[in-house]
Amino acid sequence: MLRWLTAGESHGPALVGVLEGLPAGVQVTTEDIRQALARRRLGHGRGARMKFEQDEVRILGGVRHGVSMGGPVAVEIGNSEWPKWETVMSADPVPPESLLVDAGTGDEREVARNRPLTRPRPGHADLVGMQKYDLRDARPVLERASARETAARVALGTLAAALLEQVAGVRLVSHVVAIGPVAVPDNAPVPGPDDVAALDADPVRCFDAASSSAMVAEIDQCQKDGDTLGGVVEVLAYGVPPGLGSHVSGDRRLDSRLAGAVMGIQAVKGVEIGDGFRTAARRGSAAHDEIVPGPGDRLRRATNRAGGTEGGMSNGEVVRVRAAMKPISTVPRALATVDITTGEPAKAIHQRSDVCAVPPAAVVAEAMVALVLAQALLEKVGGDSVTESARNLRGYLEAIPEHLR
Ligand SMILES: Cc1cc2nc3c(=O)[nH]c(=O)nc-3n(C[C@H](O)[C@H](O)[C@H](O)COP(=O)(O)O)c2cc1C
Ligand SMILES: C=C(O[C@@H]1CC(C(=O)O)=C[C@@H](OP(=O)(O)O)[C@H]1O)C(=O)O
Repeated sequence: MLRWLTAGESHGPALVGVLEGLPAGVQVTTEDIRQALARRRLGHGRGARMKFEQDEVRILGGVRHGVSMGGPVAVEIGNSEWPKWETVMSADPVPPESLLVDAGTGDEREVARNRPLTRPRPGHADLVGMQKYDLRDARPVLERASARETAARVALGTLAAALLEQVAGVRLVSHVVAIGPVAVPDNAPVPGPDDVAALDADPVRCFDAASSSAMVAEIDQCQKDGDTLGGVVEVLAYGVPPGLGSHVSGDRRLDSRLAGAVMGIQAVKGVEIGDGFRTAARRGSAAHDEIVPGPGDRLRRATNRAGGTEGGMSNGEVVRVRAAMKPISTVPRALATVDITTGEPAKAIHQRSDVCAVPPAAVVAEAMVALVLAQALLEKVGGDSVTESARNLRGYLEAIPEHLR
């Protein structure tokens, strides 16, 4: 069973991700993870923090000489900004005077860091987190709610993607299909697995040049207006073998597992598999994917509206998952809130924030899809090494009678 967990706070010394159940023999290096993390930092509309902060990656266990050994893989992503936060986020007790709002440093930023956060942001975890965890300061809530944590998910997703490619030849790509009101036209070309470099080079990770320019303009205008934006991302997984997931129970369905994992990304409020909500408006004759003889006696689908799953199982077509991200909740022209120390109306916390984080959310969604697909693949084929898993997969596929393939 492939399992994963992350730990760490946004302004802590480091994030840590652990992936357990990865077979031996997966080729992966620190540089592969570094590159994936660099892709997560891209995107027009990101805030100042992306420019000055570095991800410092270290594989702490589970990999030797660029090859997984079969044990849990632990990855640390150090935060280069930690020295500034060492007191505020110290794990061990600190002298109370060092946390005074004016600790005598004369540094404005130090004052801001030490001040308790008592004006919760609508749309962030601040208020309900304070209620639930019995806190008078939102700091402990926002530190963990922050999507900084997604760096650890992307690191683990890199390992999952390596497994998928090396065992099954599966390749993933993620792109942005809408930012605010600007959406890629329905008939726009869809990126393939060899288009990743082109997507990385686009300022908003969009495959349609005209839409990309319009999205950049929308973000610029929004920034001028002191506002924020959300959007829609899409992940495509090419080469997924049929039969991952199962129809037999809801929690084993591949579609429900993909939806849960992608919905688990901060600010994602909708997930669609295939044509999802659009399918609901169609008649059956225009909604399903007719089965036709394909090349080399293979059964194929005339279309892929289902997005590569039927009955909660992958059906051999491209797996297609979309996620709707709400606008960033730290709105520069701050929203109304209540200062919980005084009970008086106030403006919500705003020091800095992303205007739009849809492009990095696409990379995070890709990581979550990779983790779920890798987990479902290992459930289907098992194996303690890449060679064993690949052999088992071949055996399974070859055992499907020719007239059913
Ligand atoms: C890649 C990424 C970057 C984000 N950046 C910010 C940000 O700069 N400011 C902010 O308020 N929210 C940001 N968010 C969203 C918050 O993390 C999220 O809204 C918050 O954790 C509350 O969770 P919820 O939106 O799911 O309710 C970002 C989300 C993602 C995925
Ligand atoms: C640091 C990252 O994203 C952060 C996610 C985030 C949030 O509230 O989710 C808020 C911002 O941090 P801050 O409030 O310190 O400016 C983002 O920069 C990252 O993605 O690496």
